[in-house]
Order: sequence, then C-alpha cells, then structure tokens
Amino acid sequence: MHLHKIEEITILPGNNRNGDTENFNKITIKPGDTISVVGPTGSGKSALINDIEIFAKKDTNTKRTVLVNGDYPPEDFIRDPSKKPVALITQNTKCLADLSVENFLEMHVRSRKITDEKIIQETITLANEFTGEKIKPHVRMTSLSGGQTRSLMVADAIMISNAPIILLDEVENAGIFKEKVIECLKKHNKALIFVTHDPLVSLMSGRRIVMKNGAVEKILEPGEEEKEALSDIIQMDAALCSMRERIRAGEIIRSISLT
Ligand SMILES: Nc1ncnc2c1ncn2[C@@H]1O[C@H](COP(=O)(O)OP(=O)(O)OP(=O)(O)O)[C@@H](O)[C@H]1O
Repeated sequence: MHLHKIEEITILPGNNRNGDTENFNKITIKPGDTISVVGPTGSGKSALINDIEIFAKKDTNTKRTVLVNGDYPPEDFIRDPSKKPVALITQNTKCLADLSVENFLEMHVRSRKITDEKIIQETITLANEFTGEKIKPHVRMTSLSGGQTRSLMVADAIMISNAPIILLDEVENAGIFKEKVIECLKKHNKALIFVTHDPLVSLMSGRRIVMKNGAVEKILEPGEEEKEALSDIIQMDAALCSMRERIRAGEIIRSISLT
C-alpha cells in the first residue's frame, strides 16, 4: 500500500468508559474531509485522535479499530516515521533539535529523499502565512514561539511529510490563523481532524463528532442549517482577534466593534 493511495480511513466502534459498545456503525474519513471533535473535558477527544494516530487495533483503552482502505494498515505506517500518513500537532508540540529552522527542514527533506531544494523556503513562506510573528530561516528551532512552532509543523506536514491525514489537538488559540490553516489544508486535499473548543473551527468543519464518557455520542453534519451562524461567528471571531491584537499592543479597550 502506498501513501498517496489512502482513499479512506474507517473508525470502528469500541467501548465507553463503562465498557458499553459505542453507538455508531463506522466513521469514514476521506481526503478533503474536515471533522471537529468536541465534548467536555475528559470525554475522550484526545483518546479518539490518538486511536487514529496509531491505527488502533482494539489495543487501546477505547478498544476501537482504525482501518485504512477497509483493511489493517501495513506495519510501516505505524513503525516507520517516514511512511507514517498521519501528522499529529498539539499544543505541546515542541522541537528540541538544536538546529536552525533551515537546517531542520533540510534534514527532513533529505530523509524524505526530496531533491527540490526550493521546498525549504516554500515551507517557511507557508508557515509565515499561518502566524503573525514571521519565522526567519536562521533562527534556532528551540527559540521559536509556540505559535511559530505549530505553524511550521503544519507547513512541514503539508510540504515535506506530505501526510494525507492531519490531526490538530486544541491548537486554535495558540498564535496561528486558524481560518488560513483550515483553508490551506482543505486546498491540499488533506483529511483534517480537529479536537477543538472553538466555535469557529467547529462550525467550519463538515462533520462534528460529539464525545461523552469516553465514547462517540453523536455525529452531526449540519451543512446549510448552520450557514447563518457560521457567517455570524466569522464576524465575531474577527472582532475578537482584532481586540486580542489591540490588547497585545498595549491599548486600552474602550469599545468593541462587531462589524
Ligand atoms: N473509551 C474509553 N475507555 C477507557 N478510558 C478512556 C476512554 N476514552 C478515554 N479514556 C481515558 O480517559 C481520560 C480522558 O480522556 P481524554 O484525554 O481523551 O479526554 P479529552 O476529551 O481529550 O479531555 P480534555 O478536553 O481535558 O483534553 C484519558 O486517560 C483516556 O485514556
């Protein structure tokens, strides 16, 4: 099985925390799909994306199974980082390599046997579309901010790893432009799965998985039903973002513009 041949992944039900079987037949995810995973703290959101990341075979707490193209994936999908089709980016993603951004990307490009040297600058340029604080090629990886690191990891997943499935665990408030990231990932035909508490990210996703007590409780596909709410929330989010920038810049906030 080859990376670019991932047509779909399938999640088969496991158990909730009491050991009862989950209430769905299967969840199918294809390239280009956007899914948000929501639910209260401790409801099992991270456990669900962890199952996807490691292609669970009833061997995790949840007893779920995750298949690739209807079958168990080959071992090297799980064991060989260079063949892994899943990129997981979390709030805690840090890079401890004592290298400059440029050298780090060079190393990754070499390990992937990519010969086009332009890809390094292109990856940095893309990362800089996702973050307000521009990343310079000569800066050390360890001195990047959280937002810069996550932006670089998303850009790296798109340009260099070329992972078809991208899992984002609560990265929304961490100094990245979430709308730009979502648009860009959709354009590259990635399957995108977000664990999120953010209304904008939830409403921008095509499907919403609601978690409860360690299990998938509901799968919503609101489509047109949420169209108006989505356009309202885009405006509210823009207002919040501009207020956040003003606060960061040291302004006193006397009024809020919602238009
Ligand atoms: N189906 C399950 N059966 C047994 N344990 C589970 C199940 N689902 C999740 N857990 C465990 O419950 C704990 C909390 O789950 P998890 O971290 O996934 O919640 P979360 O929704 O991501 O929470 P938060 O929003 O706080 O990050 C973890 O230790 C996880 O391994």
